[in-house]
Amino acid sequence: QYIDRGLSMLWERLFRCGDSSMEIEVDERAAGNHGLNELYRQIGVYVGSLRSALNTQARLKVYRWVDAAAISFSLHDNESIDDSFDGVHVSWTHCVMEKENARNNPFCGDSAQRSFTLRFLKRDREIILPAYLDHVSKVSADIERKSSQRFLYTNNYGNWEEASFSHPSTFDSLALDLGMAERIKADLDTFSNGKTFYHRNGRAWKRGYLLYGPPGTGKSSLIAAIANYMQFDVYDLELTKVSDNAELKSLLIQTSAKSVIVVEDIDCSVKLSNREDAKEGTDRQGSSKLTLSGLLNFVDGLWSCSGEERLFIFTTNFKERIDPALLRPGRMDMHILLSYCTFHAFKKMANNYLGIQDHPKFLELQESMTKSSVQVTPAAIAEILIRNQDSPDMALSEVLTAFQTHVDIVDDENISTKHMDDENTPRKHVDPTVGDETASKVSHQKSKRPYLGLKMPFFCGKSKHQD
Ligand SMILES: Nc1ncnc2c1ncn2[C@@H]1O[C@H](COP(=O)(O)OP(=O)(O)OP(=O)(O)O)[C@@H](O)[C@H]1O
Ligand SMILES: [Mg+2]
Repeated sequence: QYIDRGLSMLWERLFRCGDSSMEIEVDERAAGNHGLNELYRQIGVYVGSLRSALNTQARLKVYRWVDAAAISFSLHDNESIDDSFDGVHVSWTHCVMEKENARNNPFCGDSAQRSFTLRFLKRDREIILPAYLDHVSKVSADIERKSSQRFLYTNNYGNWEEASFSHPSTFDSLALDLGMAERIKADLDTFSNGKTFYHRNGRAWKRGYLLYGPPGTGKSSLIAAIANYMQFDVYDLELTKVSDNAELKSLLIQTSAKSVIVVEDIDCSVKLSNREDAKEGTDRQGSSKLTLSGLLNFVDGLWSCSGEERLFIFTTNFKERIDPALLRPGRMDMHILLSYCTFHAFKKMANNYLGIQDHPKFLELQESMTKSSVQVTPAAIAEILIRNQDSPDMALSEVLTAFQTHVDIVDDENISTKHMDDENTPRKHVDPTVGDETASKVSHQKSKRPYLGLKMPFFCGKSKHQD
């Protein structure tokens, strides 16, 4: 505390030195009374988020918005708070002055004039203007987005229908291979902070992910986790309900910035004619239709940058069925394989579902998972753990049995042959893939293993998986 106080006194004195310091004033109302100044509002939100205030301020104003989970606070009138950015020290003061004619005039409306004053050393002005103020605006927009309702949109013949989005999936609730969550989050962070980078390089500020792997391995759950991590709205594009390229473009234009545009099961949602056949976007009868080139334009054509900071996520059970044109970097920048449950992923699920970090059965389970000839999806494991959530012993025994038993095995020739094909065919291009290096090795090693899913899904004739 003494050190803090000493530093802030020194800081005060530095500022009083006069010409070494500089002040910027942000009024609540823009000059000429053009309504409220947006920057003033954003600074209020930003300053209220500075946790240092809880330690340094003697007085704070505290409030809670209707339906808000968290308590917010703001500076008391005419008090100051310090902040730092890129190694530069600044201070904010919330200045409130009573208007002279307001005291005795009940018709004067707002009786006070409010502003924020930002003080910093002159030598730092290039960092503050505009980088620090941009930072303040971004942080405040992020805070507001986190506390506001988000939406899930689905297309219905040319229009988006809106529902509230409240999927509980997060990177913490997902069981992924070692390091995968961190790599995806790091990529998302780089993307989110990349506005200047994308603009400087003349690139549209968007990124594409392809999630691929067997059913029940967490592709849809990962999409929800990504949307929650980014605090983005989700547009779930159902291609079977898009009649032609023009409608696809119109849907794209209606989407907002900071959103995830999802196309699930891209390989089986519609039969897209290849580019050569469909250059004109018309069929033999001359009527317009949805084509691969329409979809490619959707992902990286001129219209795809009509809203900024967007993620395109496509999912498939069969990556090899997708036209390579759609998979190239720039369209699908990262290919993420979600595969069968590894021991690392299992431990995460045991922790999440049963609350256990270790157990005498873990060693045996690890051995079984590595050596067993059976592959189990995270969805199948989740089902066992949920059913036995009150009894970790029973849950683990059942998981062990699942890896040791061949009763419920569905031997999927389709998937095995596809994987074997992959193995025998030399790769034509290098995939920018997450999880491929480790997980595809796993899937190759395991490619002749039988597949144990839940009893009902996937190979029992779910229509979306049939050609
Ligand atoms: N990696 C995972 N970690 C935690 N839970 C998982 C994981 N994968 C699947 N699950 C569980 O299984 C259920 C089904 O998963 P999800 O719908 O994400 O699979 P999917 O890969 O999208 O399947 P499909 O290819 O059939 O669409 C989820 O609700 C979740 O509870
Ligand atoms: Mg899915």
